[in-house]
Amino acid sequence: MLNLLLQGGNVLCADGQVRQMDLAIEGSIITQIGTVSNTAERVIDCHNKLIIPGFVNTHTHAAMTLFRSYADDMQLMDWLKTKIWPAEENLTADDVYWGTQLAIAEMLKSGTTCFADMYFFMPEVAKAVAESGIRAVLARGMAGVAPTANQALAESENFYKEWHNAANGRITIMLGPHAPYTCPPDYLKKVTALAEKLGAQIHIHLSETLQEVSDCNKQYGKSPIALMEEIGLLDYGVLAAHCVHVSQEDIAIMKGKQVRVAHNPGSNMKLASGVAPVPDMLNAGLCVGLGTDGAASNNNLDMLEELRLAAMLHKVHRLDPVAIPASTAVQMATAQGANALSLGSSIGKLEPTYKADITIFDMQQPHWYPQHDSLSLLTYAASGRDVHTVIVDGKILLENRQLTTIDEERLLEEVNRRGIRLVNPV
Ligand SMILES: CSC[C@H]1O[C@@H](n2cnc3c(O)ncnc32)[C@H](O)[C@@H]1O
Ligand SMILES: [Zn+2]
Repeated sequence: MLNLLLQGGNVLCADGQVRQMDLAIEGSIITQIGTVSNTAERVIDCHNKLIIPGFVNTHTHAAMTLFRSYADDMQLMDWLKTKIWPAEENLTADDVYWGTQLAIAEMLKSGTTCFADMYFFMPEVAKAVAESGIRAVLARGMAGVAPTANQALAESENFYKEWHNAANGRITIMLGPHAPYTCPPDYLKKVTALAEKLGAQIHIHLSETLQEVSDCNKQYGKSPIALMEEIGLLDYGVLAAHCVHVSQEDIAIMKGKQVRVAHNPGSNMKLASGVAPVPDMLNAGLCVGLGTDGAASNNNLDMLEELRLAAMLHKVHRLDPVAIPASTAVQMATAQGANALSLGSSIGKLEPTYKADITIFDMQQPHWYPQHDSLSLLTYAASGRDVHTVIVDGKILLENRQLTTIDEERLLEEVNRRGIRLVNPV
């Protein structure tokens, strides 16, 4: 007998078409799509529901939910140096656990089933991921400055050994050097040596602002992407966040090294960083997923909003209504996001043998009518609040808009208290 049967939903198939069909789940795996006649322990009626692969948030700092609404309307370096980095000095391991739970609650409620995180106190993040049931690719953020530079490398190694492929494979680990402006070349060489030793991939911020690129050119005579190539960092499988200010030469290097990009339109707009040349990256054949970045620079973790921004921003920037069509934006938020995290053979598509990481939207709302085109409705009309049910690894984590593994009332009380303490330390 099947564990779970999703009956009669509008299913986004791997070929990009939406078809009315059933979807069967056994354990953590999708076993059938089409007309399914087997009986199941649990049947969910999905008529007038849209069933898609869960969103993949390719770049965030989950526990930064604790700094949401603390510092807005600033440019990146000013924001980091005067507000965020001083406040992060006050973080405890427990804060990061609760801040991450808040992020997970928000992500599940808006349809995200997997996220890539870079932050501190990562065993606490892994614990929150393991307990909640979500999927994640985690990296201990590292900066190559004294006194913590070597300690960060040692912690990254231990974190990888303890957590890579943990929680039934829901957790994978990367190395997380923060950025070229916080990690000098000698330090990045140590990171690449560790990547080589562990067989680990790398998650890093690259070419986010004009200032970063011009400082890098002044100091090293090359762009951040060219510098990373020279150091050898791009040889280990790189997930590069932002890539806003990249040249055609940079894009050619990225293509040669199969760098995957986490595009964060909301954060790039809010921090006034610029507009990444995503249509050029896609034309060059790069893998581009979508990310929210942290909740302090976005200021939410709703991937549907990011999907919509990606579809809209490049149209207005290029004065081209087909710069990023709806179907491309949906792919970036799902299958391409999975590829960006090197998980494309197990998540990001609704196909037999894939993991059952699934988001179900309620279409029985005025803004979902008339139903000419489901992907258009999803991209341009839907809201994250339309998410009805979320399944990760075959387990229902959101049911009729209610979280099943997180006590939301307790969570909100904890994070409010902690958020206030962090920015007003005694
Ligand atoms: C070393 S852990 C991650 C580190 O990154 C900081 N951060 C948050 N958002 C951004 C961004 O857009 N660009 C660069 N760095 C960012 C975060 O506050 C942590 O200190
Ligand atoms: Zn970031």
